[in-house]
This record gives sequence, structure tokens and C-alpha cells, in this order.
Amino acid sequence: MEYISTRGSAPTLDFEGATLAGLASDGGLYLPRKWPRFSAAEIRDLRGCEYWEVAVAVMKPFVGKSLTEAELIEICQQVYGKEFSHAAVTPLVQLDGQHWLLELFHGPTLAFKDVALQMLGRLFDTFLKRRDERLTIVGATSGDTGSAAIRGVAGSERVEIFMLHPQGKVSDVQRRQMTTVRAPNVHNLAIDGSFDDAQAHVKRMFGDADVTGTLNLGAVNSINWARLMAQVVYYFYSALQLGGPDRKIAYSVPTGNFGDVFAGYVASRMGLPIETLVVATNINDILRRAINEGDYSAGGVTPTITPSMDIQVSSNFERLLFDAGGRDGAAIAQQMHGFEKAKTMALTNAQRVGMKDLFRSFRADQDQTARAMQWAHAASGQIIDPHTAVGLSAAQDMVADDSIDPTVPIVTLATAHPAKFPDAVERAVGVRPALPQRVGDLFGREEHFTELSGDYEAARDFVLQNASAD
Ligand SMILES: Cc1ncc(COP(=O)(O)O)c(C=O)c1O
Ligand SMILES: N[C@@H](CCOP(=O)(O)O)C(=O)O
Repeated sequence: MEYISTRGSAPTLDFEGATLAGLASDGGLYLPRKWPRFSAAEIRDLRGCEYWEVAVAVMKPFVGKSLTEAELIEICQQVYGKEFSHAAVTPLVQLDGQHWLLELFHGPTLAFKDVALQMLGRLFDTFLKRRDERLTIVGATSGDTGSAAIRGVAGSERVEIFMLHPQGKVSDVQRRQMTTVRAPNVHNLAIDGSFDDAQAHVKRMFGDADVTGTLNLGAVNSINWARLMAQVVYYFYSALQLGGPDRKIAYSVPTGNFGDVFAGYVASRMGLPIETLVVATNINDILRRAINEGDYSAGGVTPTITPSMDIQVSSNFERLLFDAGGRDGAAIAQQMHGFEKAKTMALTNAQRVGMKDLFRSFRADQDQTARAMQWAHAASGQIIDPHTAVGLSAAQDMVADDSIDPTVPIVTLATAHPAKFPDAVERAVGVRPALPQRVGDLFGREEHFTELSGDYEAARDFVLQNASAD
């Protein structure tokens, strides 16, 4: 399997190369040259398989020759057999006749990020050992990627991680899940800025010769293709349980950096019958405007009760623009450079046409988010986190809009455990969710992090001064 950049001028890499590179050298994002296709019969053959078996089948064509089948099986068995507290790994829960939740938070750090990041840590170790190399990871988090990535690489002898989070803009549980990890290869940086600032710093480091000249940089954000590959699996696994591929399923996906919903798009390109992908946003709704009106213009970020989705510049949207718009790398490079300068861009007609049939988008403000939490609690006793509630609210909007056949199941991705956001949940439903025991004594442990200004140079210099040389 070959990987190409959305901006057309970076070297073509294999899976191992793309996983270690993170961001492409032309500033673009790697994705497969061609989507692997599964026939309905091949998908049907996965019925009754365990999660790790579906993972092996779905990932195999993407991994190509970078791992032997035995290596891939071993990694999938270790991750999906041992790291998740639920036997089904990502269980489905029914809310009513049409609505379902896909619980993605049974991993060690209680959010959907674990599904891919516990695997990514093992991929890094396998590839780095083979090459006898080390990797310095720089990452940005609005709360969940950080802890999952740190958990995935803490203690690794070949990986060092610098994780930037926006100071004061993640929940206490999210922050503590990162800052209470004591490991010599883990550095937490709280920057005075937004997640978008942190993500921009990270991308800039990949193009900064002072950094790349000394360090072998790697990425754990969903700019890294391997992240998305692992997330494609749960679309297949859940669809199989609901009658797929002989029945179409709709998914509502709480969206920030567009990684999770792009994984659904990939599943559809691979042959999984998906009726609709609902891009559910909070009031920071650049993606809703882009999908519904063709207007991708970033404004300031307004803090919400869904902090992990307080994002205005969504990395993976570039992958969709590239693929849905006809895969013209030079044109994407020009379009994205224009956006980087002006913070606004119009989608081309081809891009809009390419995404029109599969995508719908709705947004939820704080009241709608709270109402969705209340509805889930009243309808089926489920306590859901606010991000999941944004997805559920959007799913309900689609039903109210009469734009979905009532026999099509709508699966809302439950992206985080409610205990990560206890204040918002308690305000909405009057119940304070308890942290699962597997998280341990989070509030009894000492925190360690470094506060930095919002300037790029402050983050870059910290990384350069504190990284053990590769
Ligand atoms: C809990 C939660 N829900 C939803 C999202 C949005 O996912 P994505 O960035 O893949 O769109 C995130 C973070 O990005 C998150 O942490
Ligand atoms: N919500 C995310 C933001 C980063 O997204 P990623 O999927 O690109 O890593 C977070 O929790 O950090």
C-alpha cells in the first residue's frame, strides 16, 4: 500500500514510513493512493468475529508489507484483548427504536482516542526497534488525545512525547489524566492559547528546519494516518451487529478535528453501506458551515461545555477536500495555503458535489446539548457525556428534519465517558458520574506540567532544550 500527500509534492511512503512521518514534508496529510474495497460477501464473512479479528481484516490492506500478518495479529490481540474493560471493546447500546450509542470509551483513558492510540504506541515501538531509531512526538490536545497518547507511549525507550494543551480549557479530569503521569519521556506543556494555537505550533515544528534538523519528529494527532485506520474498524464492527452490510446504517459523529467522521468516510469508500454521516458540531461550527454552505471560515473559538470540540481549524477536513474533490494535490496545496493566510476559503463545486450525498451537518448549542443528555437519561437511563450529546442532538435533528428513513438505525458515537465532564453532566441530569476504578486515584496524585506563553517560539524552544537528542 502506498501513501501520498494531500498536497502532492511529498515523497510517497509505505505504511511504516507514513506512520513514523506523521505530517507530510509538504505540509499535507498522508492517505492511501487507492482505497481498498471489500465486497458485501467479504464483509458478511466478518459476522460473529471478535473485535480484534475485525481489526486485523480491516487494517491488513492498509498495513501492506509493513507488518507480517503474525505481527498485526499480535498487536491487535494485545490492544483489543487486554486494554479495554468491556468484552465487546466498543459495545452498542440501544436508546429507542431508531437511536443507538456506540460506546467508544472503555479504554484506559475513557475516550475514543484509546482505540487508535494504544495501537499507535505499539506500532511506533515495532517500527523504531526495527530501524534502531528514536522518535520525538509533538502533539496538541483539547483534552483527550493527550492522555491516550501519553498512556500509549509512557515508558517507551524509543519515544519521547511533548504534549501541548490550552491552559484552563480542558476539564480537571482530562488535565490530571495527562499531568499526573510520571515518566521521564513525558512532558506536558500548558500554553496560553487555544487548541487551534497548539495544533498550529505542532504543524509548524514539522516545517521548522531547526527542529527537524536535530529531532526525528513524529505525530500522535489524527494527522497521523495510522490513527484514522484504527478508527475505521468500529464502523465495520458496529454495522455488522446491526445487519450490515445488508442494511444501511447512519452515524452521527461529534466532530472537532474531523478525524472520527473521516474514518467513517473511509469505511464507506471501502464498501461499507453507510446511509449518512452526520457531522455534529457545537457552536464552533466551521464544519457545519463548510458542509451546508461551502464556507470554510474560521472565527475565534468560543469555550463550551464540550471543550474537546472547541476547534475551528479541523486538520482532517483537508483529507476530505482532497478525496471528494478529485485528488488534485497542487490545487489543495494552493487552497490550504490561501486558508492559512486568510483563515477563510470557499469549497470548490467539485468538493461540494463530492460530499453532498453522504454528509449532513447539524450543530448543538449548550441548551440543546443539555436537552440531549436529559433525553438519553429519561428515555433509557443512560448518562452520556456532553460531546456524545452533541452527536445525539444532531441525530435527533436529522430525524426531525424528516430526512432519514425511519427504518435506518442511527448510531451516535459516544466519544467520552461522562465522568470526564462531571460538572456539565451533573448540571444537566442531576447525577454526578463516578470515575471508573481503572483510572485509579487521579485526584490524589501530584501534577507536573510547564506553563508557556502562547508564542510558537516558546513551545519550539522548550522542545529543543528538553528533548533527549535522537
Ligand atoms: C470526546 C470527544 N468527542 C469528539 C471529538 C471530536 O473528534 P474528531 O477530532 O476526531 O472530530 C473529540 C476530539 O477531537 C473528543 O475528545
Ligand atoms: N479533541 C482532540 C483534539 C485533537 O484531535 P486529534 O484527534 O487530531 O488528535 C483532543 O482530545 O485532543
